[in-house]
Amino acid sequence: MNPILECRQIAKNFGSTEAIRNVTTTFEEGAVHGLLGANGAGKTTLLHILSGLIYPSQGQVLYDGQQVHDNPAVTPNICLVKSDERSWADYKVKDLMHYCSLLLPYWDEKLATELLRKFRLPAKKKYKQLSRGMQSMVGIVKGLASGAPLTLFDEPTLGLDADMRETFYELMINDCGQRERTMILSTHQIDESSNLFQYITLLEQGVITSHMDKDAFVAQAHYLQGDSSQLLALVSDPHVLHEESLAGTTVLVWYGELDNRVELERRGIKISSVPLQKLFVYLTRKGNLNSEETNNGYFS
Ligand SMILES: Nc1ncnc2c1ncn2[C@@H]1O[C@H](COP(=O)(O)OP(=O)(O)OP(=O)(O)O)[C@@H](O)[C@H]1O
Repeated sequence: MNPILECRQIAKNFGSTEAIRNVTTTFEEGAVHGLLGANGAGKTTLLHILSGLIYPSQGQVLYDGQQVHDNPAVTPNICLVKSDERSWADYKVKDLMHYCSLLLPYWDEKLATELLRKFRLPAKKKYKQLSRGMQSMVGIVKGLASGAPLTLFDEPTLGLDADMRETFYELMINDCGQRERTMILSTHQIDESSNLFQYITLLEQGVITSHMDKDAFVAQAHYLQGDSSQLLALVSDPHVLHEESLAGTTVLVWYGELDNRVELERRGIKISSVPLQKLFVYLTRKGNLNSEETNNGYFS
């Protein structure tokens, strides 16, 4: 896949806070990217920079080879759906949709109408009078109906109930099946949205620590479960993200090539895959292994 978006050494400081630090990466065209990171990792800041909404303190963002910031030729191709649209507060839903239709050149009016009906959004209510979940729905309608070649969603499912989150995932899959669009989506609902993603970008304290194909990313992680003394003798530390023992049985989370797989299986070690959300937790806690993580481990 070709890269559609390129970040060249971008950084963003808010006073003494380094929200984004020296990020150089690309985002592949026509794919759905999951942008994952702990609270405060810099996801919102990065999405705002990528959309051109805010300037980086340093570096450049290129869309299809052209500068994103201050470039009227590029901005119509990008739609940002913020997690919190404060400026929409006093506008009625129908007026917001009308403004979107004027501002977004690929706007799909028919789809917007269908989605408003599907989400049962009251056209005459002001945005500030909607529940948190309904506000998210308005953002989802904007993002999907925008038809923008590059659409950035910042925590689009905030406040949505389980049924509506499923509806959103189905709409996304349907939309991406119908037309070539690049989507970058930040979320804390990692497992339930993981089927959407072709690529994963992991952001830790303003730094991108992984950007890769999701399946390849997940395929690198394994639970190894077996007799404690045997298992601990067979594996070496640098690849172990997490370790738990219970009644003589140990479970390790192994991240990296598993060269001795056959040998491990011959010795009765059970090998299984690690769900994306668990992997995310283990990776982000890597430097903090002895803290509270046993509450969120394999045996829990
Ligand atoms: N306008 C701002 N002024 C000062 N600091 C800011 C501002 N915006 C973000 N920050 C800081 O930048 C860092 C990254 O924040 P950001 O909102 O991008 O993180 P996030 O990954 O989206 O977090 P969350 O998952 O909690 O929404 C945080 O330390 C935050 O306090």
